Amino acid sequence: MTLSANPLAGLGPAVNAFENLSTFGWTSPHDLAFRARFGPPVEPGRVVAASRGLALVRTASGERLCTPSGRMRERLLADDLTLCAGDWIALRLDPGDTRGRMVDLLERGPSLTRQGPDGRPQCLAANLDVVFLVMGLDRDCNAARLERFLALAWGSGARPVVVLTKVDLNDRAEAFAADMRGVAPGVQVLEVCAPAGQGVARVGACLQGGLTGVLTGSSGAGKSTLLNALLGEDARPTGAVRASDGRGRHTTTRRELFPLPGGGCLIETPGVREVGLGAEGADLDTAFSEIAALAARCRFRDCAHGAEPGCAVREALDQGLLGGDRYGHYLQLRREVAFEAARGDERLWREREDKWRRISKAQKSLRKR
Ligand SMILES: Nc1nc2c(ncn2[C@@H]2O[C@H](COP(=O)(O)OP(=O)(O)OP(=O)(O)O)[C@@H](O)[C@H]2O)c(=O)[nH]1
Ligand SMILES: [Zn+2]
Repeated sequence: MTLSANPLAGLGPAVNAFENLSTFGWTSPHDLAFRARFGPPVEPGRVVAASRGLALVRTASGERLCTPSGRMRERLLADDLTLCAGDWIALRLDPGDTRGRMVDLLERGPSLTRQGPDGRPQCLAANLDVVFLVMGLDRDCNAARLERFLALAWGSGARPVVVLTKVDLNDRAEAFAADMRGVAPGVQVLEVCAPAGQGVARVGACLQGGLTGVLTGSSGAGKSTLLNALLGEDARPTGAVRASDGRGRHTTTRRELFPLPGGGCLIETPGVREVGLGAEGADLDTAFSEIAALAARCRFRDCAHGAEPGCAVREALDQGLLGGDRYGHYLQLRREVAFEAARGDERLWREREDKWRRISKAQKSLRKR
């Protein structure tokens, strides 16, 4: 397998600082695992943006529009997967083909997942090291949302980092930041004013060493402004990538993954809410580490920290060592997690039932014949 420039790519003199795949997060463990599975002419690539059956993919030789092979399409359908920014894929660039052909989706690491309207998880950004929660200090900031986000982010396996933007618009920015630090034990909380360049480098430093991050947060929180500041002046390729998908239909794909001049990549997913993040469920024990530490001293191991005797959490609450808000949010999130888990189990169970029903029907009709 070669990671060097592909003479077939025909991408012109697109020589820039981001030529190499390592600036897109490709590491030697990735490379070893890849070589063990694929040989030339199959090479690795990272999805920069995806829309329907088409993906803009960064390869070692440049960017390429790619479509999945028939087999890969089937596998994605069977596994209920759609490609998203940050995915690593195996592809081939055959001579004469204008499109690259994706042959496989490599296993995903920590990912940002949203609960789709049908209850199915939908991946929005894949293979993440850091999840940034961007909150504007003008109006957006609130402890309950932050706690929910942290529980879900820890559960996803990526490291959460809180970015408080618009420090210039709030006279009480310092006090707000202190409050947020209070509910985010063990989490970096950065204060930023992107238009003035304040705190921007510290955000970039979180991705040093070729890490990948994603920007989440409500609309207007300042995600794009921060991304632009990280990319530097005029560095941001504007506009959409417009391409025919081979059936004459035109699809517009917005670029979503950006390599940063200072190293690492950042994925911008417009319209992402912090809720529903991480299909693997929430990690409340890390997000509420002080409560988890107390709970270890409860009399019952499955204590719900309600009316049980010998509950160390209630005791701390009664003694004023644990805030009522914090306790309330914790119980609320626990209920939600339990509900989502049950909902997921039920969906799996129903799908399995359906599958067996189809199989036994097919067998019956075979026997009849
Ligand atoms: N004063 C001030 N304004 C800011 C700051 N950061 C962003 N803004 C402004 O806030 C508004 C929204 O910022 P965006 O970066 O577009 O917000 P976004 O999170 O990308 O919003 P969506 O694209 O809708 O998700 C813009 O008018 C920015 O100029 C800041 O640190 N200080
Ligand atoms: Zn308890």
